[in-house]
Amino acid sequence: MLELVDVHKVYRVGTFGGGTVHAVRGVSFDVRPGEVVSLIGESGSGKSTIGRMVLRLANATSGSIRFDGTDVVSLRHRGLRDYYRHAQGVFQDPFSSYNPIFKVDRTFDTLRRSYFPQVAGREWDERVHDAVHSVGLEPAEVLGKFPHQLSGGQLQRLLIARALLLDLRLLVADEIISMLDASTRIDVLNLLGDLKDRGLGILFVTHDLSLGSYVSDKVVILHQGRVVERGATAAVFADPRHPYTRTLLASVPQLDRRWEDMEADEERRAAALGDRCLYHEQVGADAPDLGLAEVAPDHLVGCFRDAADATCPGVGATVAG
Ligand SMILES: Nc1ncnc2c1ncn2[C@@H]1O[C@H](COP(=O)(O)OP(=O)(O)OP(=O)(O)O)[C@@H](O)[C@H]1O
Repeated sequence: MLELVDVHKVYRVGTFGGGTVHAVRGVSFDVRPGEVVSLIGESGSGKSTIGRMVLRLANATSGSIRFDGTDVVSLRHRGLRDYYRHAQGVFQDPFSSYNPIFKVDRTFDTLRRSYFPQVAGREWDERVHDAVHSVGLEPAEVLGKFPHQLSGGQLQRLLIARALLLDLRLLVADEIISMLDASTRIDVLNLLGDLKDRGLGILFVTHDLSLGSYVSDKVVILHQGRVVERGATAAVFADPRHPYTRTLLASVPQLDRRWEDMEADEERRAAALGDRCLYHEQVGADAPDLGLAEVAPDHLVGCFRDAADATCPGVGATVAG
């Protein structure tokens, strides 16, 4: 359904755009119907930029982003409007998606004006009520209210309800849980599970490894704009291979394990690998270092260098990328 191949994003920064930030480097992955793919990385790793490029809120500098085979980057006017029938985003701060001086219903009204002007008022109201119900909210409790009268979780779910009124197939959910309290988080996560069961593909953007492991079928681990590891969530989390993923995982407390044991495990793994790079070992020292090598079924790793301009430990020289 959604396929990214070798996508790069270079931002121009500084006075007169003289400087550049290479925010996304050679990123490739796909999202299939009924699948949740988590994009995981620390702040500045390029997660949101990828989500924004998928939603055409930012343009890719190079590479291809395809939805059902159609190049999203080349979409214009009507093509883009049609794309948004199928692909929508929900973002971290639900309050910023609403105008505080209008009731929340207005977000539904604007959708009707843009996409369903021919639908009669009564039928539209029924559709809105059904959509609101389907995200676990009671229409009478949320419609007709101002944003400040509702909780972050309710606003987040209303945005998802709005997206569901379209013929939604892909949802980009960018840090949508971060600002919610614990009980609301579970509601929203369960809702994502329901959407997945209905066949939606979900790109779940998060810096939180535990959340990523909880909701997703596949994970893409990003570091400094490049994919360092990706694959089936169970495979990657049970046996992380890239040093960066291992460091990330080692920093997540696990209730059933003592901290010292986890540290000792990680030291053993690091010692066993020594100065090797699993990626270059498999694909040869001359391979471009933005690629990925399959180290187990449905489990791929990238070069083990730890920074964009660093030396690969396995090759012993700085490699292009
Ligand atoms: N509009 C922009 N102009 C210039 N640089 C940008 C722009 N947006 C993002 N960047 C830079 O691109 C890099 C990746 O940013 P991005 O927001 O995609 O990362 P992120 O992983 O989503 O981080 P966070 O979780 O903090 O949002 C960062 O170095 C950031 O400063």
